[in-house]
Amino acid sequence: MLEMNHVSKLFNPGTVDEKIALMDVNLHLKPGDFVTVIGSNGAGKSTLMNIISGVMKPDAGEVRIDGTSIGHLPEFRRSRWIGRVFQDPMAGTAPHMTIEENLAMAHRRGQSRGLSIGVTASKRASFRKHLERLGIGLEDRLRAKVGMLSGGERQALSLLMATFTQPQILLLDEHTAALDPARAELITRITDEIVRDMKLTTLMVTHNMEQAIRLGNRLIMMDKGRIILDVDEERKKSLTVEQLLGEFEQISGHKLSDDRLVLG
Ligand SMILES: Nc1ncnc2c1ncn2[C@@H]1O[C@H](COP(=O)(O)OP(=O)(O)OP(=O)(O)O)[C@@H](O)[C@H]1O
Repeated sequence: MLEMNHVSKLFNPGTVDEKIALMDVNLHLKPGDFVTVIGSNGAGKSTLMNIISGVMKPDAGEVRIDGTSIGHLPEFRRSRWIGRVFQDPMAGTAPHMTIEENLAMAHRRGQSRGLSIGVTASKRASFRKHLERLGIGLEDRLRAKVGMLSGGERQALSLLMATFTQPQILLLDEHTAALDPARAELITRITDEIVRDMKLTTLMVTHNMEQAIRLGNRLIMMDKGRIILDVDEERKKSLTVEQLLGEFEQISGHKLSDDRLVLG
């Protein structure tokens, strides 16, 4: 499904500010894989997401989706295949538009330009059904401006918008990190349901170790631009946060330094 082969990215090469963001990263995801990604600050997690989504070009290596190299495709062309939810609840939605207008916009993503984002009765009924699945009452607020929603509600809507068109890859970039614990848990539950129901191939960056172990069928750990540990579903079932942190220390030679670390 997703293949990254020998992907490297260096910032400010040849200067005192040189930073290795990714170093010869190889990552192959099977359809339906739900992979959690953890790592220290500056490990390269966001760069990984940015390269898959086309925000950044790698210096070396290639990214393939379903066997097709997508290296030449700009970000907007990849949006049909890739859904992404960011940490910032403001990033995924348009605040001055209503819930149904936002959904209409997401719905036509990847289709030819010029189509109206007008909301027909049948579209509205379908939006309502999708919103009902979130279980937070947004189906009764279709004409509310998105700017009026709470951070958690906006993240739930962003998640729905990112997955509307059944993307081949879903990228979740610390998408619960800016929320309070109760809302973060709600979004985590909704994420798990959507990813499982739609069998979406998903990469989720998180700073919550317990969540990284509990969710998905695979866990990868990054440090200094490399994937240093890849844990499969079987191992993950019996893994504890202490063991995970211990393994990190053992392999990397230093403690996991993550200023947003949540143990569980
Ligand atoms: N635009 C940029 N210019 C220069 N250096 C950059 C840039 N973006 C990232 N880096 C550097 O590349 C490395 C990887 O950064 P990246 O943001 O991918 O890490 P991260 O794992 O997402 O970190 P964090 O958990 O702190 O958000 C870091 O050393 C970072 O300082």
